[in-house]
Amino acid sequence: MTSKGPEEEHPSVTLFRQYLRIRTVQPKPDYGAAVAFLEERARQLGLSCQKVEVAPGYVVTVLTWPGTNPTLSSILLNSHTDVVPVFKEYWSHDPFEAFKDSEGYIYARGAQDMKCISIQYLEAVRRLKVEGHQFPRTIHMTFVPDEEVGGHQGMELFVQRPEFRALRAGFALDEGLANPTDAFTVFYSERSPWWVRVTSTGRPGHGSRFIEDTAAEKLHKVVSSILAFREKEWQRLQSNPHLKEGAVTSVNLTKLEGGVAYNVVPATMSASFDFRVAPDVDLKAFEKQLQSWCQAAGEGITFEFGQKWTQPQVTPTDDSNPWWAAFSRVCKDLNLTLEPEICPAATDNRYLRAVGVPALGFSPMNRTPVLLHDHDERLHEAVFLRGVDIYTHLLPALASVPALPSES
Ligand SMILES: CSCC[C@H](NC=O)C(=O)O
Ligand SMILES: [Zn+2]
Ligand SMILES: [Zn+2]
Repeated sequence: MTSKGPEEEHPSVTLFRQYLRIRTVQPKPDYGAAVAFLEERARQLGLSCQKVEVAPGYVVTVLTWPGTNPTLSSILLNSHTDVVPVFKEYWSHDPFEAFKDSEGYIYARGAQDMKCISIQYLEAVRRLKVEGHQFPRTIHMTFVPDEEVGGHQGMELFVQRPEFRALRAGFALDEGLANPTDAFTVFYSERSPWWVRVTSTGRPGHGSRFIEDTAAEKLHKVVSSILAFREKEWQRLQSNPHLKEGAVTSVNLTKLEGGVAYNVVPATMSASFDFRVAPDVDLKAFEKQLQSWCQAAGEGITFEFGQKWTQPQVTPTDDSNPWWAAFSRVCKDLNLTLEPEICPAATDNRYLRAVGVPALGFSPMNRTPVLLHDHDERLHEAVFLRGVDIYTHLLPALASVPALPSES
């Protein structure tokens, strides 16, 4: 497939741009419009469409293409329907207009993360169906809400439902990241998000005095310890060219709260941190480390979690994993270079892997700067269309993986 002029836009691109115009933007996504769009796609494709309301107003939409051998486990193609907010004033074009420039770049929130992939799945299935194919394994496309705020009202609930178990997912694909080089990034694991709020309490008083044991003083010590740890991990990453970002633990100080007036020493102050813990870290020991940083700073320091993922899983990337073998074989045949990595951020794949579904994070966008969550998020239509091609090759291979030992 090649990109075409504005007068003859490829229908897959037109559909992509229609989907981008639906305002599923946090914190108040229009999920109703997205579900209606997907129901219409199901109708057009002749696929069954199941809606599972996992929480009031939070619907997971499942489009199913049945395989010829129902005893086999299925392929699950997941994508989230929500997108992150925008700072409109920093955009060159309205982020919900899906403007396409003269070179073929489509500007929109969700262009990379991850409305492109939802439409690529749908269009790959459409093409394969039109060509008359049928595969042994069933293909389910799941479209989930709430990913951008943690998936707690989306995939986290869905994987616990009987409707999810009934899908009998054997393998899943979900989002990855664009890659600015010629290569394609693929994620086989991800770091665990730990959002930690440290609260320090101490002696209050008049701002003119040398008060001892203040909340600020002690909080400063904790912040210093954590930022020193950050520096150590950064150096470890910098000094080893074999390590990729997802392989070390990152942390950022993202919030400081407390205080009421210049001349009043507050009795309490807090600092919030976004930790992303590498999957090989002993999480119990890491929590002890957090405790000891707090204890070392003095009395009256506590911490609480905003997010605390404790079940990191790794999907094997060798031929012991038949799904990886099929996935990587197709990429090799298509001459695509893969860069297997640990996802630095959190995706819904963590919930799938935690219930035992091997899963890869893959967004087929090479030669594309990483612009997710950024201003001017955009994707070239030719890269988008190439992605449809790639899934058109991946799906037959994945849906034809022979029965696994556990399935015979
Ligand atoms: C940890 S819950 C938030 C999930 C979010 N996912 C995508 O950006 C992330 O910050 O990684
Ligand atoms: Zn995403
Ligand atoms: Zn995102």
